[in-house]
Amino acid sequence: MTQPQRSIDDLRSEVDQINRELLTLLSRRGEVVAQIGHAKTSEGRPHHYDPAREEQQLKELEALNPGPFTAAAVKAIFKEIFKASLALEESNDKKQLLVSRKVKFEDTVLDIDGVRVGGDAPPVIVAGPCSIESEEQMDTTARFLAARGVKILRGGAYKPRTSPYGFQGMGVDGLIIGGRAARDNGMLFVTEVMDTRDVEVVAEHADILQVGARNMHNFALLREVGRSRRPVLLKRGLSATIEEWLYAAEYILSEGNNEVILCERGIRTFEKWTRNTLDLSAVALAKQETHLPVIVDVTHAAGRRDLLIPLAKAALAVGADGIHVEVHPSPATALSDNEQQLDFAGYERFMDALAPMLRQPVGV
Ligand SMILES: C=C(O[C@@H]1C=C(C(=O)O)C=C[C@H]1O)C(=O)O
Repeated sequence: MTQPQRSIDDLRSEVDQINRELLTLLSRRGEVVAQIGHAKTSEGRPHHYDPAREEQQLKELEALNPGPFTAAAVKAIFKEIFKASLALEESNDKKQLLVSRKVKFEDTVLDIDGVRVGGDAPPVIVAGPCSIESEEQMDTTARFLAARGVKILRGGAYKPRTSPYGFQGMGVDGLIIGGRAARDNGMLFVTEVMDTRDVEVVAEHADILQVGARNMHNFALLREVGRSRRPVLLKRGLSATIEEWLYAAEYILSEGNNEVILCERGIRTFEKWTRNTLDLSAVALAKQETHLPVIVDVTHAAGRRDLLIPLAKAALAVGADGIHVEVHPSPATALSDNEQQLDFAGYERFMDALAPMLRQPVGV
């Protein structure tokens, strides 16, 4: 006896019912996978992706496949499920990042000896020469900048130079000179630390430790500055994605140091007319995704003086919490980066151009 043929509508309502059951099972699977994800995170496993485990499941499913779907079809369907599961694990993990606004909604506002950075604080200016070269150079610069309201003096004592034969910085002597110039003029001193072994001595002389672009992936250094109790200015790596940059900040916060200032300084692209390409979307995104202050280093982003004003205006317009700019009493004779540092007159023109944006609250 042949079965009476069922109507399409009838068959479709059965398919609808099966869909609902599949969805319930998929959701249950998703919840279990999320638990696996949490377990991996708490065990400190660096990766969620486990190809061997996926392969093992595919083999078993192939052996059990009763048809009518081919082995290839079953495989393709489950690969999609694995992909979605992995994305779920990773997004849950991200939600727990200490840098994330999902963990801490309010802006982090640093108060470094009375200098406030981030949140509702007015944009901060970090200025000074690329390298510390002499006592006179630092004193002149600090005096000039302090008289114009700059609260944070920069200057490199350890220089990450492309060539090992380039000027490598004055080291501890430079730290002493920079620290003294800042203190004598009522300023804070920020300088780069490149080596885990130097964190202690740099922290002795500097109020803020800088991790430079070339060291953004130096995880040992990130952990070490995370253990120091000095605020950290973390530059984005030359070719670092926003995610990698934020994970670098996470390294610092995970060691208990919440005082991190993110600094976008341009990324490496195919473009040659600028030294780097200023990534303003990274500034907006970092502000959106994290609660940390974000400043923009216009000097390195541009690599040329004629773009500093428009880039700084654009940075403030997207909500940057400050501007980092290199200023030298005599850029032509500077031992590093002489194409891009501003002289004093140039700095005054720069600040005059930015003044209207600095006076009124920006980004509101
Ligand atoms: C759930 C896990 O994590 C990922 C997702 C898998 C899945 O959805 O089955 C399998 C391996 C991992 O790539 C796991 O490792 O078990």
